Amino acid sequence: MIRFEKATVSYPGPGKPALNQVTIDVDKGEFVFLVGTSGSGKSTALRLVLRELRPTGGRVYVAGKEINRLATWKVPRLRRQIGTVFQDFRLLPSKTVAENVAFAMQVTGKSSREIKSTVPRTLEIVGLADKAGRMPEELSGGEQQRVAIARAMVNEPMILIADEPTGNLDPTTSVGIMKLLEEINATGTTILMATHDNGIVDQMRKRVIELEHGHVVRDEADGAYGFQH
Ligand SMILES: Nc1ncnc2c1ncn2[C@@H]1O[C@H](COP(=O)(O)OP(=O)(O)OP(=O)(O)O)[C@@H](O)[C@H]1O
Repeated sequence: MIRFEKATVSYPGPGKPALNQVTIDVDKGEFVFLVGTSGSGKSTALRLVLRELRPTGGRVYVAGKEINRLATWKVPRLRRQIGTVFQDFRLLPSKTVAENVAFAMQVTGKSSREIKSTVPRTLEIVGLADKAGRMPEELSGGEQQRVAIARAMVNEPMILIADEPTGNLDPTTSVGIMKLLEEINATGTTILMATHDNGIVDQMRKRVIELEHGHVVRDEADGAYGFQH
């Protein structure tokens, strides 16, 4: 589903590459944690999958497509197959919870009938059926992240990219968010999650890929967080 073949990313300017000959193979339906100290290259790797960046060396394949050779007009179609969740939620502040989720379907051209039936069902799954009419600012951080997850899953993406999704949440709320991500993973969605949350990684026992200075230094099934930070 995601394959890096000696992928290298050098940002403009001096300094070592942010990713240096990284080879990773993630199968459909896997749940993978990307760990490593700040600046080790985790976000850069996620941005490659989203084709926000192109590799400056090597190759990256997402859902069978080599992203460097993907025509610009095909990028939106690729991104529609990828859900994203970030540390800072990134909800639209002037739209209600339901409208935030509906908007993700509108931009992919779904019919209003489909939107009307899918949005309440999805809010039910994330436990926010009773908050559909609220504004994001009226919600707790954990609730806002659940809206973001509802929005990410509403189009049934093949891949879910999560960049520090529990970074702004307390441990109990984080566990709830991880349960949701596990449920989404159980439906076949491949999940790639960058995190500093050692408690979560140790608890979940999923595959762990550790980056250090842009290199993969560990790739373990059922791994632990494994280093101090
Ligand atoms: N837009 C950019 N321009 C230049 N250098 C960048 C850019 N983005 C990241 N870098 C550099 O690339 C390296 C990897 O950064 P990246 O954001 O991928 O790390 P990270 O592991 O996600 O860090 P964090 O855990 O702090 O989010 C760092 O040295 C960083 O300074």
